[in-house]
Amino acid sequence: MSRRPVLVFNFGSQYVQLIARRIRELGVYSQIVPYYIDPQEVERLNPYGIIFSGGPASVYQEGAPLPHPKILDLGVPILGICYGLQTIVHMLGGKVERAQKQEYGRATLRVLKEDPLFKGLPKEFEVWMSHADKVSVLPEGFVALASSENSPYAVIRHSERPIYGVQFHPEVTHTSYGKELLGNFLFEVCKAQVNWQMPDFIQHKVEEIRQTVGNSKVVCALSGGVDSTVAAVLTYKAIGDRLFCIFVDHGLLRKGESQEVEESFKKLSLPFKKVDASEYFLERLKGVENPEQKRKIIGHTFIEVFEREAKEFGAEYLLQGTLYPDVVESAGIEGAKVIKTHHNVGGLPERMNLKLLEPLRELFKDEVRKVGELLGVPENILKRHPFPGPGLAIRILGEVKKEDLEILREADYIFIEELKRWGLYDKVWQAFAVLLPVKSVGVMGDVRTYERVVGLRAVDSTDGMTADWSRLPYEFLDHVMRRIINEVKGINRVVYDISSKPPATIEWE
Ligand SMILES: Nc1ncnc2c1ncn2[C@@H]1O[C@H](COP(=O)(O)OP(=O)(O)OP(=O)(O)O)[C@@H](O)[C@H]1O
Ligand SMILES: O=c1[nH]c(=O)c2[nH+]cn([C@@H]3O[C@H](COP(=O)(O)O)[C@@H](O)[C@H]3O)c2[nH]1
Ligand SMILES: NC(=O)CC[C@H](N)C(=O)O
Ligand SMILES: [Mg+2]
Repeated sequence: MSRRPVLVFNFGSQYVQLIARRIRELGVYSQIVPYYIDPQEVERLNPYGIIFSGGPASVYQEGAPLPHPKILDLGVPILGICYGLQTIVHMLGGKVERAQKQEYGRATLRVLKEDPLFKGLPKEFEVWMSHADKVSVLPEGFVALASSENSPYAVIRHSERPIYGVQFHPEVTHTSYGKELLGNFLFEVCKAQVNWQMPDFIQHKVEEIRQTVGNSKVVCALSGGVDSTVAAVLTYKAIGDRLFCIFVDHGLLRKGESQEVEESFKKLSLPFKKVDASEYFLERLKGVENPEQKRKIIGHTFIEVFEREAKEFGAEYLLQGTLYPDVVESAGIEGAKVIKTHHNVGGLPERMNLKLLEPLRELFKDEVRKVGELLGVPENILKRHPFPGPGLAIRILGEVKKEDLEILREADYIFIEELKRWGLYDKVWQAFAVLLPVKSVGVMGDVRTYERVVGLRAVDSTDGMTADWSRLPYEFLDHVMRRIINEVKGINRVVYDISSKPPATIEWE
């Protein structure tokens, strides 16, 4: 089925998928396209509207990415965001230059002029900015619709044509009314029709999987986590018993996890097998301290195991529950920078015998949960906190040793058990313990101790792209600290991580 899309021009922003996702949430089909897309191709797609994303470049630099000039003359409504706004200004004869005061984080937007873009919005609201350049001269025919303290041209439009620009980021959750503003652009300016709902996504993907796979077989890398379970159920719907799920026990799982996953999958009645490769993984990790190296070794070893299993089953495809954040952080899209190598994306070997099938690659975690709900995936799986593929290997800082895995398993188990007991597990997005490679002095029973430190991490997030530390009650933390130090041998100190993402990340490695 062909649908009229809204096109998101990608200028290399970390948030480009977030823009596309907000549009889908508003019920309109959206498609990300390279900024240099041909105007004829745009006309063929017949979009309701176009959004220019932000990006790391500056428009006045040589070689800065700019769209084909005819795009601005197609008569299709355009909204430029940040770099996108700067692009419009630059191309239509205004001026953009390096600002004296750069603007990162919160700012207050003041509406100067009424416009359909602001329908139903207050005259003043908080927005989120992230820019170093600013518009100093507007192109002819443009007016300022709103300003902030540092940006007199925070929202602009052409007085006759439907060309808009915003200096802030309406796509991030920190901008209040960001979604409403995008909605106004879609429905008031572009006059878009609702044409996209989650069930459509499922239908669309099932058809796509059938077409891609044809008569071949597929092995699924199944972790028992949300993403791979949803990917497996979706693919099973498409190809039935030509799917076979492989759960790898790499020796880096949490306490009791291996049995738990096995049991919950028996109930789901998907074709399933557990492979114990723990000795193999641990052997390969011996002596390795560097986090990126650990991640790559794990990624490669996973593939070795899957290739062996696929051969036995006669499969041509490897199904993974890869999500969009795994892809951006591994710099798997044009223009983005490597933050960390996710084992299932950047950690893959260069040559593989299996073709990848990743039906959830464009989605964020909370969207995957919605898909899972519609597919009838049990709640205990959907509500499970994310657990990274490399497992405890990236929560033991430095070299991974067997005895340390035991220590971390016990500490982590206590933390999670208590979160559940206190009714806090479903309130935080993800929680876990990390084992630090430092020793500190303590006194226990009048005796000096010199032992290791455990860090506790709990975060609130919606999509894992940004996160803040959870404000867990002091009494709770106090209780967990006491249990860990009393019950876990080798630990005499517990610390709580209060870093947000950014500037930190959720995992420590
Ligand atoms: N132990 C494992 N055995 C088999 N495949 C795995 C294992 N761990 C991870 N994978 C594969 O790597 C992918 C990425 O892992 P990731 O942790 O992001 O997703 P998940 O485990 O499915 O979900 P969640 O994020 O909720 O833990 C998984 O979707 C799965 O395909
Ligand atoms: O399957 C995975 N393979 C990986 O290599 C990996 N690294 C991080 N994560 C998970 O991704 C989310 C964001 O984590 P970071 O803020 O640490 O990048 C968090 O939920 C992390 O647990 C991973 N998941
Ligand atoms: N976030 C962005 O789009 C930044 C645009 C441009 N690089 C600036 O610093 O102003
Ligand atoms: Mg996982």
